[in-house]
Amino acid sequence: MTQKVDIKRLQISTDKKNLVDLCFDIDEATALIGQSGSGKSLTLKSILNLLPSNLKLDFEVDSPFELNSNTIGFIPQNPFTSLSPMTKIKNQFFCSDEKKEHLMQFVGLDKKLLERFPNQLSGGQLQRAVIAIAFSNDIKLLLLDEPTTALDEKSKQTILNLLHDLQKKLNFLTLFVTHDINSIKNICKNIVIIKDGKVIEKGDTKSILSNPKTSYTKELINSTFENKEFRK
Ligand SMILES: Nc1ncnc2c1ncn2[C@@H]1O[C@H](COP(=O)(O)OP(=O)(O)OP(=O)(O)O)[C@@H](O)[C@H]1O
Repeated sequence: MTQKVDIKRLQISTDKKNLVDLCFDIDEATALIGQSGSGKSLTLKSILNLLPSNLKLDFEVDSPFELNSNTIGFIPQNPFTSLSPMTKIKNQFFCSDEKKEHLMQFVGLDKKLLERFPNQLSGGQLQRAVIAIAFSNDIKLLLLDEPTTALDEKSKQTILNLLHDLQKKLNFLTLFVTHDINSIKNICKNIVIIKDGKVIEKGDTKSILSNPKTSYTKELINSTFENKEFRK
């Protein structure tokens, strides 16, 4: 497994106030969890170097690889808007035809779908294609921004199972951003809970779920997750 990415300081501010001030590791698969407005998207945008220009970033990171578009794959929330609508799926990859076909097979899609335009795929198929495209490069880090929110329950499970499978077969780190603890319990080994741009709790998934330290974490767990298997 690739060594961890150690985010020593990630501070985002406007000229009037601090929005985010975090310190955490991306170790194997890590979930970043918080309610709306807690700073999840801004954190991802900082790592992707896509922060809006009105915001100031102070970022200190210790990473075993350079963080750039060749090493990072990004899966956004909505597969319907994340691909170019007028471009066939096959032309949205950045790799050889042979690798495209291999990646499509890897995510469980028929290679014939390479010839289609995005609007000719279902939501679940499209998100699988987006994941395949993210692996065009030999990525070291996969960032996921609520990747199942726009999908129905069955497609959601397919995508979560696929991610679990990919982690077992390929060597990459994962940062999974969500407000839904339930969706990451089988995928992420670690959880970082954030509130108002600050880490309020972090640790391994099992202990956070079985023994949450703050009422905010308890609320997040209770709102999304019947975690009977962790509550003895
Ligand atoms: N460009 C910006 N300028 C000023 N403030 C911003 C900007 N973008 C986001 N914010 C503020 O920063 C805070 C964190 O926003 P962010 O989008 O990271 O939240 P989030 O946790 O991703 O929320 P959600 O789950 O609703 O997407 C919010 O208070 C938001 O209003």
